[in-house]
Amino acid sequence: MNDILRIAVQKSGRLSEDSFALIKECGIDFQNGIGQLKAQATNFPAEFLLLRDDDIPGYVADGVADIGIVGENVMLEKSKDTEVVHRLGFSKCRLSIAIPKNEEYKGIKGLEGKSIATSYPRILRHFLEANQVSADIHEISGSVEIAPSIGLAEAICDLVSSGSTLFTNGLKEVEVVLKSEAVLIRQKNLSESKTNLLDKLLFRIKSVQNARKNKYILLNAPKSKVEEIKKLIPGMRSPSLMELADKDWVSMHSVINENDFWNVIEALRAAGAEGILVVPIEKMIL
Ligand SMILES: Nc1ncnc2c1ncn2[C@@H]1O[C@H](COP(=O)(O)OP(=O)(O)OP(=O)(O)O)[C@@H](O)[C@H]1O
Ligand SMILES: O=P(O)(O)OC[C@H]1O[C@H](OP(=O)(O)OP(=O)(O)O)[C@H](O)[C@@H]1O
Ligand SMILES: [Mg+2]
Repeated sequence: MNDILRIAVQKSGRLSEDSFALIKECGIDFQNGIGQLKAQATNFPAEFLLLRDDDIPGYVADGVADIGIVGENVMLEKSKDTEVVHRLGFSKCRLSIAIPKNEEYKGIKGLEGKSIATSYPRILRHFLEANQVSADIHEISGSVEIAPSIGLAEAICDLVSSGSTLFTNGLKEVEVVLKSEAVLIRQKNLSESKTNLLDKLLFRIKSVQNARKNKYILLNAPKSKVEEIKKLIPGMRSPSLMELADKDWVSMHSVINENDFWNVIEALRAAGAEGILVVPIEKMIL
């Protein structure tokens, strides 16, 4: 059967840009007209549903969508019957408790009996229960940071990234309740053909993520230093070696991880490497 994979994505907001970029880098094209809430991929058996992020876990659990991209915070708050397939590494933020910056924080037990405004009552309730604190959870749907200054609550529990919204509203972060990032979720009972499509998509996502984390490196090395340099850039199996016209030198090609990039470059220079070129990788199949 010619099944298609229905993918729920946030229409517009903090997840959208990176979600659309990832889909594009996976080589999947679709036309997204203004106001359009459903879009067919032109070169992959998929259809995109463009939704509010809060609705994504429910749609995936109910099978209206097969998979979706959503913040872990929303997935946990909605607590629908879905599974995380893969962590996507963008829209990183934390769900934190904050109090007015002039108030002394007396530890988590100091929240006992306080009123806390949040859009995440379920996650907050679990956190407080786990810490044996009983507080009055006041659910509001947005602009949570304003609550203490208008007398609505004594503390808040909301998303933080740079901390600038807290700062602007005279608040300080005192407890991290959850660390979150975008995740790919799936409904539990996918047909075999949809599972195959999901596997294809996942393979592409992982290739894109691996490519982003790594760089291709080319350098010239004196032949006498090849063994030493090989240890610094072991690559996927081992570095490629190419003869140069100058018989005392070789060209070495390999892949290095973004995380230890500068340390490796310094070590290579110290080992006598010259003419080092570093180029981005578009896809990386392991
Ligand atoms: N400041 C931030 N930095 C990084 N990621 C964030 C930030 N704020 C929110 N996120 C993540 O992005 C998700 C979507 O945030 P956004 O603010 O777009 O939600 P929203 O206003 O509820 O959108 P919608 O209109 O779709 O309901 C959040 O659930 C969270 O996972
Ligand atoms: O720590 P910061 O970098 O300031 O980010 C935190 C803010 O970002 C999110 O809101 P957003 O700006 O997405 O607006 P929203 O409330 O309309 O969702 C979140 O709800 C916080 O208010
Ligand atoms: Mg929302």
